[in-house]
Amino acid sequence: MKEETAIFFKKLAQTIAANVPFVVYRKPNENLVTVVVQNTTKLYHLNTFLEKGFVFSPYSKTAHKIIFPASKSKMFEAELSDFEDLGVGVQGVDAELNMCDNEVKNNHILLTKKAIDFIQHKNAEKIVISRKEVLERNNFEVLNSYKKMLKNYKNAMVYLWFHPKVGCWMGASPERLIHMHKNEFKTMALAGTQSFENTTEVVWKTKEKEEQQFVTDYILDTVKDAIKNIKISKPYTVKAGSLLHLRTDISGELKCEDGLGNLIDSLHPTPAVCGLPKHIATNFILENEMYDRSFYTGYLGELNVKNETNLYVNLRCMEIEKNQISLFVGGGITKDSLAENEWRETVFKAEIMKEIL
Ligand SMILES: C=C(O[C@@H]1C=C(C(=O)O)C=C[C@H]1O)C(=O)O
Repeated sequence: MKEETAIFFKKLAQTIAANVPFVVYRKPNENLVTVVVQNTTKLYHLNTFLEKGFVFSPYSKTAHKIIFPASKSKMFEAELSDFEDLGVGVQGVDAELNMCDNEVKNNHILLTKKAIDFIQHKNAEKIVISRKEVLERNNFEVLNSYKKMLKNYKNAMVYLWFHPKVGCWMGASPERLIHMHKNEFKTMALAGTQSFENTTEVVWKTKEKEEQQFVTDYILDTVKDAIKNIKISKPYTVKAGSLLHLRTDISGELKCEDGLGNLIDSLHPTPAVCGLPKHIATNFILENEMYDRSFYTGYLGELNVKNETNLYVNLRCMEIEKNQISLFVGGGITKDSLAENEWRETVFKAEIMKEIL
């Protein structure tokens, strides 16, 4: 390991040990790893999207979004040339990787069937159903796992976030919510999942094509008043860990300089993590999921930092507590869904995270 890299990780280890609010992150396909450390343990809530700093937003629209304000934080960073050489230790069995018990499986399948039925009766077009999988924390070392994530998920936003009054979250998000540089806007519609079998030349079924098209249509409809010169790519296949997704890139220019806040607010949650129509899917999730999504399917990232905003959807993430680690996984349900397949999709998504524990 280069000396500069070793010094960076030593400083990061000291930050983690200090129990102060911090986040370390690396944006997709970049080499720069940034650490933001808040100067005090105060909890700052985001009031307007004009603020500058690192935002961590829960899924719920009514819950407080957290910010590490740039003016109340310091920062250090390192440009890593080689993610293969991070000195990742072998952890052995770090968390009890028990297969899910039958009750968890049965509950998820029952809920998925309920959603399919609800959709087939024309109450909604798509609903994202998710679950939480709790693992016993045994021999887990957070920095070691974070390094594994950096190495394994190069095209993801790989982060570790901590606030002593809130908790600790880690994830590798494949999904951008919004990129804004000056007035240049970018987002993506990401949905549809299958496992990677050594090629991205794959066939997508109608179910996946349709569920991804829902997301594209929704985003286009949502941004059309705020964005001009909209460009849309064709849907294409992207790899996220050992999974493949369908993705459409959408870009354009923000019409009005102070339109960012409204745009973020109207995009979140997209049908990639909630469903359509949005209010019906939202209510279905609230009434039926029976657990708190907390920060899963919320969003996180830089707000107005170096003239840019880069927010990502909080997916493939976990909450790390003293004695346990909770993985959060879900998938989009449509009229053509099969409950057993949807269950398997969540198992694959959980496996991606288990690989780095
Ligand atoms: C909800 C999740 O992922 C979302 C749902 C997907 C799907 O239904 O195929 C694919 C990517 C994400 O937009 C998750 O990973 O937990």
